[in-house]
Amino acid sequence: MKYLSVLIKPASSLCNMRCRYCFYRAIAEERTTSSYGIMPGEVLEATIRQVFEEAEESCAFGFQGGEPTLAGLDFFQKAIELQKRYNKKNITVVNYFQTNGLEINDHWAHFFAENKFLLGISLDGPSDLHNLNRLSFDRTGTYGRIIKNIEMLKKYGVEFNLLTVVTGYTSRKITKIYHCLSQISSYLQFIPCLDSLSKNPDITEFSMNTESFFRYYLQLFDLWYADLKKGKYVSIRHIDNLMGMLVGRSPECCALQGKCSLQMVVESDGGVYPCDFYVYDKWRMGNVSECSFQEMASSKIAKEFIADSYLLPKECERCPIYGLCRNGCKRERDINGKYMYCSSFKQFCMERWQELLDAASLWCNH
Ligand SMILES: C[S@@+](CC[C@H](N)C(=O)[O-])C[C@H]1O[C@@H](n2cnc3c(N)ncnc32)[C@H](O)[C@@H]1O
Ligand code: SF4
Ligand code: SF4
Repeated sequence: MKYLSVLIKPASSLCNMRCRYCFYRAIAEERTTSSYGIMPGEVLEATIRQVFEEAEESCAFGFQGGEPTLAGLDFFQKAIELQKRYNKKNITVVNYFQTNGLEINDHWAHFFAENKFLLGISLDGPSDLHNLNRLSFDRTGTYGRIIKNIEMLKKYGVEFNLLTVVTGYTSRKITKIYHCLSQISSYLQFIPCLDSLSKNPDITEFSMNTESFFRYYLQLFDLWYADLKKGKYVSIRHIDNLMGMLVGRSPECCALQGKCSLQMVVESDGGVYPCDFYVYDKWRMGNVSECSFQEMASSKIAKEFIADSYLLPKECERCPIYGLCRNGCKRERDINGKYMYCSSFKQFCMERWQELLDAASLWCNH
C-alpha cells in the first residue's frame, strides 16, 4: 500500500493520571487482559519493520495510550533508531504523540523537537474546568504542571495542538474554554465526551445531551467565525473539516467519511485492532509478530467492523445535509444506528446556514 498509518500503545492502558471520563480505562476494564504492560523491544521492532515493508510512499506512527511517556524516553529513542534502520526505501515518515503532558521535561522536549514529533496535549480549558476531570493519581488537579510543561515545549519549538474533551458541564463554558485555549495554541481539537460502552457507573455521566451539544457547537462556531472575520485564524479540526466539505474537499477526519477506516491500533503485546474506540478482545484482528497489516486489513474481523459502519438510517438517505454529517462516527450512534447529535446538527445548520457559506469562502482564502 502507498500509505500506512499505525497507532501504537507503548504503555498499553497504563497511566499516571485518573481522568474521570477516560474511555480507554473503561475499555481496558472490559478486556480479559486490561493492561499488556510496556511494549517489549521485539514488538516495537516487528511493528516498525512491517510498516516499512508494506508502505510504499509514506507512513505515520502515532503513539498514544494510556500514557505513552510511561514507556520512557529510551523507548522512543529506540523507535527512531529502528525507523532509520528499516526505512530502506527512504519514504516520508511522520511521528505524532498524544500525551497528558504531565511528565514532559527538558529531555522529552529536546527529543520531540529534534525528531520533529507533532504533539497532542490534553487540556480541557482553564484550571477550574480542566481540574474537574483531569486528575492525578492522588485525585488532585493537573493544570499547573501541564501549563508549565507546555511552556517547555514552546521553548524548544515543539509543534503541538491541544485536545479538549467537552462534557455536559463544560459545554456551558465554551466561551471561557475557547478564549483560554486559543491564547495557548492556534491548533485545537474539541472532542465531545463519549460515554462508556460498558456499564461502569464511574464513567457514564459525562456526555452532552442534544441540547447542550447544539449550544456548544453553535457557540464554538460563532467564536471561531468572529475571530476569522477579524483576521485571526484558529484551526479547530472539526470546523476545518466542515469548511473543507462545504467547498468540495474530502474530510480527513474519519468520523466524517460515512464509513470507518482502519486505524491499525497496536497494543503493547502486538495485538492489532481497527480503531482506538474498539480495542476490545472481539475486534482483535491479529498480531504484528504473526501477520502483515495487509492480511489483517483483509481479515473477516476488519470487514465486519467496516461493514457495520455503512448501515444508513432511512432518514439520512433523504437528508439535505448528509454530505456534511454522514451519520457521524459509529461510536457516536444510538441503538438505531443514527448519529446521536443528528437533531442538534440539523438545528445548527438551519440557524447558521448563511454564516457557514460565508465562513467557508473566507476560510478558503485565509
Ligand atoms: C485516552 S487518551 C490517551 C493519551 C493521553 N493519556 C492523553 O490523555 O492525552 C487520548 C485522548 O482521549 C481523550 N478522552 C479520554 N476519555 C474520553 C472520553 N470519554 N470521550 C472522549 N475523549 C476522551 C483524552 O482526553 C485524550 O485527549
Ligand atoms: S491521561 Fe489519558 S489515558 Fe490517562 S486517564 Fe487521562 S485520558 Fe485516560
Ligand atoms: S443530520 Fe441526521 S439525518 Fe442528516 S445525515 Fe446526519 S444523522 Fe443522518
